[in-house]
Amino acid sequence: MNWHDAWPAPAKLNLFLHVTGRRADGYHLLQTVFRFIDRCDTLRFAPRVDGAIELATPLPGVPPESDLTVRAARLLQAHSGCRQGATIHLDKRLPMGGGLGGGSSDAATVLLALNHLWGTGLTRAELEHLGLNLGADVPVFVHGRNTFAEGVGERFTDVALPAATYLVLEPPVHVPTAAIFGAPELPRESTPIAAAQWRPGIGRNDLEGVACARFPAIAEHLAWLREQAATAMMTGSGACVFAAFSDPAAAAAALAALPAGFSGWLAEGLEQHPLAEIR
Ligand SMILES: C[C@](O)(CO)[C@H](O)COP(=O)(O)OP(=O)(O)OC[C@H]1O[C@@H](n2ccc(N)nc2=O)[C@H](O)[C@@H]1O
Ligand SMILES: Nc1ncnc2c1ncn2[C@@H]1O[C@H](COP(=O)(O)OP(=O)(O)OP(=O)(O)O)[C@@H](O)[C@H]1O
Repeated sequence: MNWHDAWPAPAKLNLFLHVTGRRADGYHLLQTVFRFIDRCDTLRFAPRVDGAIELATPLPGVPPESDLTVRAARLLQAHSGCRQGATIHLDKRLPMGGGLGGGSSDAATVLLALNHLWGTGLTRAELEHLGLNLGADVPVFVHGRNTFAEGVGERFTDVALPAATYLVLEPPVHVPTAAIFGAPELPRESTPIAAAQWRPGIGRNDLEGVACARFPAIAEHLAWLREQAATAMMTGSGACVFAAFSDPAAAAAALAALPAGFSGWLAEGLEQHPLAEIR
């Protein structure tokens, strides 16, 4: 792909999320299944010979220096010794603090795109490892396959998932992930399951209770969605909630019935990340 091309950064859903323990450094041990969906941020890159990394489209409330796209580009530069730079254009569509992994996906797409465009030649495994420095959710987006993840979300057993249409609701709140994991009342002792045992529909989101108690809008959206589909669940640390439909028409009918003041959209489950084959 060229400098001018649009590079997608898809959202993920956590089809279940169990907290199975806590490490000495405070990070939580999880089991989860990540599924990529066809709703995406989009990035473009322009090369620079001066070595600078510039974000042409800063996000409201996020200083460019702490933006995950800029941090990802700098990390790749530092790790590879690359002297080239880039101006990054980010077309942001995914909500921040939504549990859809938007920032992490942007960072992963920067790693994959610049590794390709700069010709820095890191392997996907090396980029996954590098990505973990930016956030627990970055490695899976580099990995690129729907997968059962363990550890803090960096040990993968890939899974094949059936086609599904998802109705995703965006409660109008930004959830700080650290506050949910830091809640004293968070259940942290789910019994681990074997990756081979997992099927769609198995499991729950252990972060849901804390998120719903602290952000009543999440509880309201989830309650409405559960009336449409009993298996509705929150993704990640929230705020978004989703339900899977095997019949796209049923998903569309549920979206059409959305109460005033709620916002939501449909997305198709992907078989893999759109950049899964890029080198
Ligand atoms: C909830 C998930 O979205 C599930 O996919 C991820 O585990 C969160 O990944 P993320 O947003 O990339 O999170 P990070 O930026 O790495 O971590 C934010 C904060 O959440 C807490 N955190 C995160 C992941 C984890 N396994 N245990 C934690 O306790 C830590 O306090 C950390 O400082
Ligand atoms: N490029 C970026 N896009 C979005 N958020 C960013 C970016 N860079 C830094 N951030 C910061 O990261 C925070 C989390 O954003 P993100 O969109 O990844 O949340 P999330 O969907 O809840 O993620 P997760 O599912 O990993 O918990 C934002 O509130 C913002 O302050």
